[in-house]
Amino acid sequence: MTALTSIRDLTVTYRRDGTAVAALKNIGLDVVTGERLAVIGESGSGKSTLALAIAGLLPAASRIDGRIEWPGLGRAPLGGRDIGFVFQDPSASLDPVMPIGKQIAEVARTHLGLTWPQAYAKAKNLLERVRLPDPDSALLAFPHQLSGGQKQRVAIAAAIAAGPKLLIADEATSALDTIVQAEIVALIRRLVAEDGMTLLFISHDIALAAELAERIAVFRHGQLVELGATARIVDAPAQPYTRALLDAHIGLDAEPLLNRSGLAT
Ligand SMILES: Nc1ncnc2c1ncn2[C@@H]1O[C@H](COP(=O)(O)OP(=O)(O)OP(=O)(O)O)[C@@H](O)[C@H]1O
Repeated sequence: MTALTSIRDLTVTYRRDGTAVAALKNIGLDVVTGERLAVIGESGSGKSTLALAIAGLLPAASRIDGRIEWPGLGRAPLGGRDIGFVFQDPSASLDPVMPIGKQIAEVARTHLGLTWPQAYAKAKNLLERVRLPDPDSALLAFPHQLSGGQKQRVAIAAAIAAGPKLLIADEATSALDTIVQAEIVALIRRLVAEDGMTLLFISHDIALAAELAERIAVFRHGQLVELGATARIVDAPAQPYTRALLDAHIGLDAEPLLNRSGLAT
């Protein structure tokens, strides 16, 4: 089991109104090549900061201590090429005035050195793979002509257009209704399997994480409080905080989490 990326003693500090905010504290974590790893925790626990740190997208003003190494790549990752990033709000990652076909083609052209016709052919294939209806006309559509779920499909197509080794989905389904959420989770699972990607799935929803991931990392107040196989975390959480997350889920939704985690394996 090679670590695609190996995080050691990672501490990230933001500055807000002249005060230092420690968003991550001494994190040690390996993301294993080919695995689906979920990072869960409540709002403000540092999940997005971890995702941004791995992707090299932290704001310039933030202070980063520790190391993020890439033994599975053998070199530093190239942004956009080796790491695909899907954000919560697809509108934020899509250009509102550019046809979606061009947006996806541009990623393929830039990172894979394709000609425009080759890049458009790739974009069309990607729109088929993310199951957007009528890919030929969808190439020419603008983001505002699509539903939220369709926009997220396009954002996922753009994120994987350069064939990244690692796909990071940061609350990628949180803004969608439950049915669309399940469809996008199924889509991510299929694409990750088809392309042999490693998945880092960030979510505040332990049930969703259990459905998709083989391992779960639980964050709280910027610290990694628990890490383990999904079934172990769900069946026998070692930390009271993880137990509380599970209990909160059971309180809200009677569907047995164990069955859902069973589906994931
Ligand atoms: N750019 C920033 N400048 C200052 N503080 C920030 C910045 N981004 C995040 N923080 C702070 O860092 C901490 C961790 O935030 P982060 O967004 O990583 O958590 P999160 O678990 O992803 O939360 P959410 O689920 O709400 O997105 C929080 O206290 C947050 O307010």
